[in-house]
Amino acid sequence: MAEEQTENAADRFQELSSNFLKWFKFNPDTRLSTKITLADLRSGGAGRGVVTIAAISPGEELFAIPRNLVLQTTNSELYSKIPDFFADLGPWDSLILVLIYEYLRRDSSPWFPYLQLLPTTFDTLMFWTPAELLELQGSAVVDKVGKGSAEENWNHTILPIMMENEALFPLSTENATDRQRQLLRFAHMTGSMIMAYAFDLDADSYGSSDQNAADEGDSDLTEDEDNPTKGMVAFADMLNADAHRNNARLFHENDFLIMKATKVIRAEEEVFNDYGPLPRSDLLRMYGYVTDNYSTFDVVEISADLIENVAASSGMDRSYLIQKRRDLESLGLIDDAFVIVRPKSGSKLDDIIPEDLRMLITAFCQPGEKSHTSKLSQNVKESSLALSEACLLFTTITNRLGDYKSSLQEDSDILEKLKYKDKHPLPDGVSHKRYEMAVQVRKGEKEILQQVMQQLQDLVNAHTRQIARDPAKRKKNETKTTSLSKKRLMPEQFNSFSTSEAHDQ
Ligand SMILES: C[S@@+](CC[C@H](N)C(=O)[O-])C[C@H]1O[C@@H](n2cnc3c(N)ncnc32)[C@H](O)[C@@H]1O
Repeated sequence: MAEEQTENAADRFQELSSNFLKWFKFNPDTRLSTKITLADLRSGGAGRGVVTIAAISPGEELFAIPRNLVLQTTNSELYSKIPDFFADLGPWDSLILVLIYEYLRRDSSPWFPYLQLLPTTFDTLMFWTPAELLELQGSAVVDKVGKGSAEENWNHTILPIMMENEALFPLSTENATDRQRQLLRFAHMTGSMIMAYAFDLDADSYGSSDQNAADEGDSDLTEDEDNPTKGMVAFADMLNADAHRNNARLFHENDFLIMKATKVIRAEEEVFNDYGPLPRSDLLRMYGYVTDNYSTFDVVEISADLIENVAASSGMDRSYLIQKRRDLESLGLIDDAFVIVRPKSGSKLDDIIPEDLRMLITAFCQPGEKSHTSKLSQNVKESSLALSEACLLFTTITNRLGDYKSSLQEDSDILEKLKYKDKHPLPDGVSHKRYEMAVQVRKGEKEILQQVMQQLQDLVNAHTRQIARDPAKRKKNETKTTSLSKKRLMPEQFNSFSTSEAHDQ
């Protein structure tokens, strides 16, 4: 029985693929190289993908799709039916509306065989349950999911349009509350389709573009440079992506979008697009999967609030810290969080700590001339981390690690055990796949923090040894403390602040 079901599912998968290929080839203006085909890559967890049948040369065309076949707002008949409703909608909301319309038309839609190929369920973070999101606790990505704000936006933008035009958005129910609920579900589904499948259709002819190069923008903006038109480009979105092995790219010409090889692709190899240098947290948020080769782009965020709280816990004057922060913020030199990227091997601490983070730390730790806002940028470029700065950052990172619910070692153990099904118990209500992806993401962030801590520790040890050897230096260090900072973090204070102490302030 189970075998029969698997066979039926495989048949259906194949049937949908061949319907799509027929549809694509049937359009008189499309072009498709005979050297590529769609492949079933589900056994490797990658759904459908494009593979070569014969070798391809760099620059060779793989397929071309006329612009009028791109599923974009102005190509849908909905646009001509209710043009006024689109006037105030941004590219995201317009395309969501059009996708729901075309989706509900089923086989009346000119894109039906293509739409049937697109998934209706996703592993993107928008669809994770609270229990699953809890496994990402500590990662800044949790605050970027934006489910609530998306729904709030739709309540004012596309939902009223769909509720008002029942005939254009027919559902199985006429009950207003049920309709609203179903339409919201469709909005999430199509919004996620756009996130993982759509392309930015740049106005420049002969340019090339990344898939979804721009992240989810302000959806209430009409088209502008930062918020380009989005479109679903059939076939182009059947390419999976790979950070290192990408070998094809979509080129935008006046009348066509053309996928071309960017490298030699041997026979029976997969054709990969490039999603850009995305950290795994964003790969998971936007595309619902992670692979190891995106780990080089991992990042971790540290908030300015945490640094301020740690500094205040050490006895620094809170009003002084607030003032320093405000000065830097008003000059646009710092934001409310700092991003540390995964250090490349051999990187020095000064290259790892971003300049904006350095500026805040220096402003906090070095009252007086050195931290004068007009000179900060130059000062941090010219000098290495001072001992007190290293201590503040070290303690901040110790606290930051406390945001996660497990240690780096525990995450490594979990991942090892998860390789063997049933060896590690899954948290209640969390699927194996999502648990594993969450642990990979949080482990990557902790690795960055640990690497930075190790370098800080080395720096502090070197400073401490030097001070021990040179009593004059020790004296100088002690007397440098000013009335403004009241107190500076010194090596002996490492780990003297509990996580809760800094967070609770
Ligand atoms: C543009 S679609 C590519 C076609 C997709 N595989 C399908 O079956 O419809 C992007 C989605 O494909 C999957 N994907 C892309 N690259 C992948 C990879 N290297 N490994 C696993 N899944 C991948 C992710 O689910 C992502 O959201």
